[in-house]
Amino acid sequence: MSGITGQFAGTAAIELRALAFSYGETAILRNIGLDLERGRTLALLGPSGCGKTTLLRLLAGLLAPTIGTISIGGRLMADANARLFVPPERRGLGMVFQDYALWPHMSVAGNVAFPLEMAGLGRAEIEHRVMAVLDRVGLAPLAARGPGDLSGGQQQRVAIARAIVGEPGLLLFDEPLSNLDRELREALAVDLAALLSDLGVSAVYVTHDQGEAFTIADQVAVMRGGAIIQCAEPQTLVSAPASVEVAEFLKLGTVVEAERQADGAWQLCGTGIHLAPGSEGPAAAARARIMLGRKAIDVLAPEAADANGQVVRALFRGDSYALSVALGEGAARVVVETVSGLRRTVGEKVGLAIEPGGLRWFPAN
Ligand SMILES: Nc1ncnc2c1ncn2[C@@H]1O[C@H](COP(=O)(O)OP(=O)(O)OP(=O)(O)O)[C@@H](O)[C@H]1O
Repeated sequence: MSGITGQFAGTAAIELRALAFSYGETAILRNIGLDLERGRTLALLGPSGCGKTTLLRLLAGLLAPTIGTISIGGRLMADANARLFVPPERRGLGMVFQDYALWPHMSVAGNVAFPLEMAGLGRAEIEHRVMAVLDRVGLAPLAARGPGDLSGGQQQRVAIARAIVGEPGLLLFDEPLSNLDRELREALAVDLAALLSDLGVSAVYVTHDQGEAFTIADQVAVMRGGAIIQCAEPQTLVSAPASVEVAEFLKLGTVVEAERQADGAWQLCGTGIHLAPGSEGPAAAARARIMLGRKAIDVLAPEAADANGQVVRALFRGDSYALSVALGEGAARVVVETVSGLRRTVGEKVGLAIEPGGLRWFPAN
């Protein structure tokens, strides 16, 4: 699908406006609005079935939107109202598939040359472009090798070289690392992040792996049920999740109901834990939901804290213990996640203290 169209001149890599897609009566994507600056990488992150692949296909031109518009590199590619639709081969895109889809019977140079041959370029031009792009991704010395004789990282570079040889304005990645084991995936994600930043290309990367999205992307769109529920830099998603849904999807901590006492102080429902004076809550509300990040809870000796709980799970993490601690009884029982530098065992009683700075407040249900 690599276009031989040259880099886009516009400033925005992607602009999506009020985008929606349905299969017949079934709505798959709704009201998607999104901007990506040139040279940046966007990850589409969400659980299976949330619509990531469908959105990537709309960008690629393999599907047409039911409502809304898609611009890539400042060029309108699809407008449902105006019945405008630019086909995939004229969108100037490069695509990197799952497992890279390299041809095993062709050399590295042959794989990279393929899109240019399809576009009908002359032999000398193809050779020149292929060597230039292999040089950019650091693979020129391996041009004559077969993909089977390369490491995972080198294969990834061949796939990217093939995707960028036509100088696309936008690279699309469809879960390229999802079939690999965790260690290799993490190493390749770090490599890929560095390569994309060196190349300065604009890219969209579909994944259901949060670690991968945070490593690779400048901006992450968290998707759920066909909508983008927050789109921000990874650091912002963690420090200021827009909703309980985002906080829970990113596993940022435990969400607990809280209520304001007669004296104005806040208590975590069912736990007996009072928040220190000065903890902010929604100004006028009597109830709220609070997300307790792992680092917002200190584990103390039972007699040193005003709230006690019981350890129900303790996982050794090499340098600390990840603990689940149950507080309260019956329907009011809540289990919070925390970390402890000291060894704790299941069944042990511990004291808990809350760091007000580590709390995120959300409106009550
Ligand atoms: N041809 C189709 N007809 C009807 N529904 C479809 C079709 N293709 C996909 N869907 C539905 O659209 C929804 C979104 O699918 P999509 O593949 O975009 O999700 P995804 O987030 O990429 O999931 P995964 O990570 O599992 O690939 C799913 O509920 C899926 O069942």
